[in-house]
Amino acid sequence: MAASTTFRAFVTGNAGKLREVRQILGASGVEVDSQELDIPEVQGSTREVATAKCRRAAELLGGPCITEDTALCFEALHGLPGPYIKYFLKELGHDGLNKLMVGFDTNAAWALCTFAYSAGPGHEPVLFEGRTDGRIVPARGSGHFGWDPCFEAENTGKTYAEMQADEKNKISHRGRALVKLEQYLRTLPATS
Ligand SMILES: O=c1nc[nH]c2c1ncn2[C@H]1C[C@H](O)[C@@H](COP(=O)(O)OP(=O)(O)OP(=O)(O)O)O1
Ligand SMILES: [Mg+2]
Repeated sequence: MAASTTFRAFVTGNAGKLREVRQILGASGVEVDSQELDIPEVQGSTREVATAKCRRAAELLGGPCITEDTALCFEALHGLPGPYIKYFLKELGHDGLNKLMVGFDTNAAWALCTFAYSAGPGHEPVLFEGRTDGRIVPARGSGHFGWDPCFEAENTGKTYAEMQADEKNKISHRGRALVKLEQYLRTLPATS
């Protein structure tokens, strides 16, 4: 382990998120311990959903923690499904997500990642957002992470699922949010 390595608690039940966070933060000496907690997700804006989840995670853990919420927003639907994409994906699949836009004149979409950091119970979470624009397309590619096969990132001609890990991480909503989170973590004592 590098002398500069610091450990942070990342609360998530999603293996794909954890893998990418480790790939991205590992390069800068931040390692995350994953904690899986059953936290109810409230309804509201992406910021409200992210804040409530992180606040609750810090209470359950009794200490500092990081959480992350991912939204997939369709322009035709004024930003929906947004933070509710998990349930839309589960019920409709990739094909159904495409069908949602039938009758609209745009398939533009954006992926929005919101990391939240709380210094512990009672400490208001600080949010770090990253956004990648693109469009919803019929599934392509071999990746198996969530809606990766049906999100084509702008100016790449590729879906996330057609990209190598480092290619996705460089331009992804998660990668962009993590640049900001990582800068913030640098300002904290190593064990916070
Ligand atoms: O880069 C991504 N590429 C493709 N799909 C993705 C990505 N990132 C999240 N996803 C999926 C997972 C879930 O279906 C939904 C977000 O829901 P979200 O509540 O944030 O995630 P989750 O419940 O799986 O994990 P957690 O325990 O951290 O809340 O979008
Ligand atoms: Mg969740």
